[in-house]
Amino acid sequence: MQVHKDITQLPAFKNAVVTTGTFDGVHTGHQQIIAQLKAEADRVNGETVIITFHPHPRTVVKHNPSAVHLLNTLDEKIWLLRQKGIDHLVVVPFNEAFSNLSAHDYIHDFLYTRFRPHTVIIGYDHRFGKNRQGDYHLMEQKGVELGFVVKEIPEQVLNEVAISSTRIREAIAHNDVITANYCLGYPYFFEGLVVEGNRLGRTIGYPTANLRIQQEEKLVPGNGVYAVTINIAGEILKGMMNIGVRPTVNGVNRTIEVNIFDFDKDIYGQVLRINVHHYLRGEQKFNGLDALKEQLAHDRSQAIELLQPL
Ligand SMILES: Cc1cc2nc3c(=O)[nH]c(=O)nc-3n(C[C@H](O)[C@H](O)[C@H](O)COP(=O)(O)O)c2cc1C
Ligand SMILES: Nc1ncnc2c1ncn2[C@@H]1O[C@H](COP(=O)(O)OP(=O)(O)O)[C@@H](O)[C@H]1O
Repeated sequence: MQVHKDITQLPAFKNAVVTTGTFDGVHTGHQQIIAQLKAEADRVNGETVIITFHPHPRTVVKHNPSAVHLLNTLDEKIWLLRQKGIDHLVVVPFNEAFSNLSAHDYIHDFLYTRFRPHTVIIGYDHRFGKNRQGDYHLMEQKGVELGFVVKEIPEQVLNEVAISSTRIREAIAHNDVITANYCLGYPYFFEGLVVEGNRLGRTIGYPTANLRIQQEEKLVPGNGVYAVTINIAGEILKGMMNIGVRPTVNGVNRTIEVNIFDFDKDIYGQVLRINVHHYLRGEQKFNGLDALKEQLAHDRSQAIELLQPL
């Protein structure tokens, strides 16, 4: 997959079959759109092109970036779409100027001039251009004039996309990993840099890598204890994670920490990818470190049991 971040430097696409969208999560609903895109491209011997906007339009339109938490960072989205075998991903900076393009200019100066599409695939209720003036009918009419085919994404697929994105975000925030992963079609994941904690973990026999998520827009799972797998230096290991304030040690700040099973290496400064597989329990205040340690032994067995099939 080729990634294009400069829209003035696009190649000449071969029979481009184009769709646009934010594709946050690249979840099972998006996967149906991707299947339609690929089927169409196969039929006309063309290339698949996904146009996505970054930063997310909601962060530009709402003027409140901190309120928007997304399932994927741009790099994660690129990685996920690459797995799906898309030919070209075009990342368009959704800035003020872009959001002010009229519907006509959006079609003519952007879509047509830059992509020379063979086919444009859009939702029947898709809106585009300044004040969302453009609709499916305008796109169809312009397609006839300019010489491209317009195809509709079925209503049922679009509904699924909308329902899934909202459901997945809520599920992640509320510990419902089963629903989230089912809708995503893969385990929810995030990346974190291993930073220093207060070095208590190793004293109770459970060293925990403290993770700092470096993208503030990334949605962090709700507080609690989880069974996870960890991608580290090309390997996938099993472990358990706690997200919370650690009431037992009178913690204040929210931390994310992971204990990796059967592992003993200094990994400060490394970036780990955490795949969230199961929710185990809520965070509790224990009566001292011994009680916590006892619980951690239970968590460990439960996580090992649940991660068995992997
Ligand atoms: C799987 C797991 C579950 C945890 N559960 C709790 C908990 O329920 N309550 C709590 O106060 N701390 C919990 N902790 C956090 C521990 O208090 C923390 O690991 C310990 O204080 C060591 O912190 P440090 O490594 O930053 O020094 C948990 C940690 C892990 C890895
Ligand atoms: N099994 C393990 N799981 C997680 N981290 C480990 C493990 N073994 C060694 N480490 C190392 O130990 C560090 C965590 O030790 P800990 O005593 O909890 O200190 P801190 O409070 O700084 O996180 C990790 O950042 C990592 O470098």
